[in-house]
Amino acid sequence: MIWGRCLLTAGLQCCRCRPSWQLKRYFSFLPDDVKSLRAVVNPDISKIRNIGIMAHIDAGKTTTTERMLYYSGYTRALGDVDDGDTVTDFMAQERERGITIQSAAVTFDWKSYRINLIDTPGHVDFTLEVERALRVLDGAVAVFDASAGVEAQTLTVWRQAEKHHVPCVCFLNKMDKPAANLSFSIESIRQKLKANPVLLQIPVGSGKSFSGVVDLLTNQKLSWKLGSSGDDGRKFESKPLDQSDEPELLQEVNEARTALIEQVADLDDEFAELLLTDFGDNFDAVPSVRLQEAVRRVTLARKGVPVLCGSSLKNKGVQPLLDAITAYLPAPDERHHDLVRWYKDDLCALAFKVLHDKQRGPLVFLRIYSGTLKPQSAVHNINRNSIERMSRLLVPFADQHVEIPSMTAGNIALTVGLKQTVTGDTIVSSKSSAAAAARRAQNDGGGGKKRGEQASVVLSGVEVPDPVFFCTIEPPTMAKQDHLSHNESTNCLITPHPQTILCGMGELHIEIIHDRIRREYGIETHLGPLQVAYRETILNEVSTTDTLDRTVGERRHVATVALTVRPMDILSSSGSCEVALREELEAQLSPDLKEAVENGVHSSYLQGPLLGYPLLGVSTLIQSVNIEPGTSAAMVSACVSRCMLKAMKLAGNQVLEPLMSLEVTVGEEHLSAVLGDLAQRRGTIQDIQSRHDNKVLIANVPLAEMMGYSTILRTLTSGNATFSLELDVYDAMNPQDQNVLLKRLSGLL
Ligand SMILES: Nc1nc2c(ncn2[C@@H]2O[C@H](COP(=O)(O)OP(=O)(O)OP(=O)(O)O)[C@@H](O)[C@H]2O)c(=O)[nH]1
Repeated sequence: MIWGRCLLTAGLQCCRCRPSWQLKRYFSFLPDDVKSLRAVVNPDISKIRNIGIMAHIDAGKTTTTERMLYYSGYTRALGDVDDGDTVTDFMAQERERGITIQSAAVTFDWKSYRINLIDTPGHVDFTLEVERALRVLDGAVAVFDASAGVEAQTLTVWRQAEKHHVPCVCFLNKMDKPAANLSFSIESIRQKLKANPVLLQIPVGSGKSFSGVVDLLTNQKLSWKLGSSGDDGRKFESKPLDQSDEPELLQEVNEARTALIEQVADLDDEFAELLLTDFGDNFDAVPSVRLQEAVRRVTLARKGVPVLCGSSLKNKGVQPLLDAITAYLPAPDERHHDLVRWYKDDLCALAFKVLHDKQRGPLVFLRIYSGTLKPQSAVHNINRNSIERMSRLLVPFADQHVEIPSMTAGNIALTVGLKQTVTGDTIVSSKSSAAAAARRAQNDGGGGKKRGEQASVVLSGVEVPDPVFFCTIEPPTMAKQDHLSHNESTNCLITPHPQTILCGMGELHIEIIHDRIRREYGIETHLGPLQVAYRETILNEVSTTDTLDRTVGERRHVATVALTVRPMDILSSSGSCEVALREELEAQLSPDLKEAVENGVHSSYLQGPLLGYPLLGVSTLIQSVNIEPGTSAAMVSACVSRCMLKAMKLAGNQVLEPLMSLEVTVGEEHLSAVLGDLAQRRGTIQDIQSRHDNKVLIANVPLAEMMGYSTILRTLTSGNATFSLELDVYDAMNPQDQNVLLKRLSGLL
């Protein structure tokens, strides 16, 4: 069997696709240096950096993380993704496939700083993991392959970071590759990410002779040994650039430093003023520390992104990257985290990930926003309205965990004992502290949220993207069915139905979950064929009315509803469905009845009249609701749902299919074969760009046509192509394709 790495890269035989028996066990250790972790359990908040590493698949995130762990003293040997022995990719599938699947949290110290680092997956199927991580991070390192610049998935994760206002540092990795190109990469950051790159280093040498960088702030040349295999890059030479260096390098550094100073002055008024008053045109005299302070302000204000370069695999440039993380990315108290001020010194934490451990039960990752977390204590989960007992508190070190006595604001902790908590829940010390925070929020006129009788203040959770694939999943016995439903790692993916349905963001995602259920829970399951998650919409505006008259036991329930359904533009409404009540109804109906009416509409949005897929782009206006005394709210909901179904059937229906953005990087000699194949897949070519010796083909293709694409692409290109696939929009199917689909799904084809 060819493993998933090849699913992704379309590589014919890659060294990373090796069976598990070839993998060495690597970290049956807890490093001695963890002692220092124990000693400084709670560093000063200004010394904490909660950061994520994000990028396109294969840019080198895991390799870079491994170097960081090694140079900071937390590992004694360099892990290698190609040998399957890295610290952060610790799941069996990650080691076998050489890819990151779940975010791993690692805590380590660099100089006097505590870094909580989350290595996130690059493959688009695992976008949710990136989203979860970004929600709780204060800063991010975006890693690029310097020979490819910005790639498809870089754009996606960059947008996610922007959404969460996370300041970033860019690391142009793989400078040792012959095709590495600094100016191309910088330009692609500017053009594709619409970001403002602030170049802080100039590479010394290129391709195989890449030996280090010149730091433009200090004019120090940092050099690593060239070509000495076995050199771990721990030691490097740092000396001021002087006249003995090559004249071209001197000139390049001079020009780049001047450009840097001018750029920073443009972006930061304080620095511009300093420059004008104290230094005039004498840029050489600008102290590096003042320049560094200004770059920090620019980064925190997200007016620019510092750019550094190196080669993680060849052990060059990672220590300056660690320095940049501590110098430019924010401490937790420099970020504005909503709601924290209302909790003051009381505990307020967000659960952002839950893992299942066979021995210890659920392990909940918490980001602490305020207050202190202690083991053996009771906490209040606002979202579940429940009190839970935390038994142990740990610092996550990949899959090793160090027990600690307490943890303060700004940190990331791992807790044992929280059984009901799920991703996105807010944890506080007690019900009364939640009520006090809600009162403060209301006095401030802020975001206190009504939950039943009591106002509460919760942190906004993590948005779960809509899955595009699904299939049935059958456990061997009904008893095992229960295990499946209580499996937190797959919880959001399995929904109760007449049959259990497994949903995912891509073929690889579904395959990995299936594999995890087998390995981690010991349940052998059977998967049905993979199906595309279609959507439905309506074509015309329709008004209708319906009456429900039903006697249940002794009680007669009579309700009459009139409503109008109307199609909305899918793109401008971002696809969601709406419901509104006429103004006079808003005033007439009690809150319970209003909720019943809205529930009736929302439940009918879940199943379209054509094929039973959820609806997109429908707006409903409730015109009137007449209810006879004694009619229950549930019957009102049922009446609304029935009326909705009637209206939607009358309105004419349309199937919407997921249209994917496809980016294929392929050698020119295979381009026409790839184009020909895409034409048969109903693909629309948007652009063909040149990237060094390769062509980058950008297209839109319906997801239904992309099943097993990795295998086909591998065959067409002899393994010399990579691709990424991501949901673009839900698009109306043309009448012929829709007819074929309807016939196929009703068993007529
Ligand atoms: N030439 C070169 N190759 C590198 C460098 N860094 C990483 N690689 C290689 O690039 C491949 C991908 O590296 P990873 O560290 O797994 O990349 P990643 O971004 O973590 O990948 P995912 O976790 O799967 O998204 C591996 O074969 C690495 O050996 C580098 O600096 N230079």
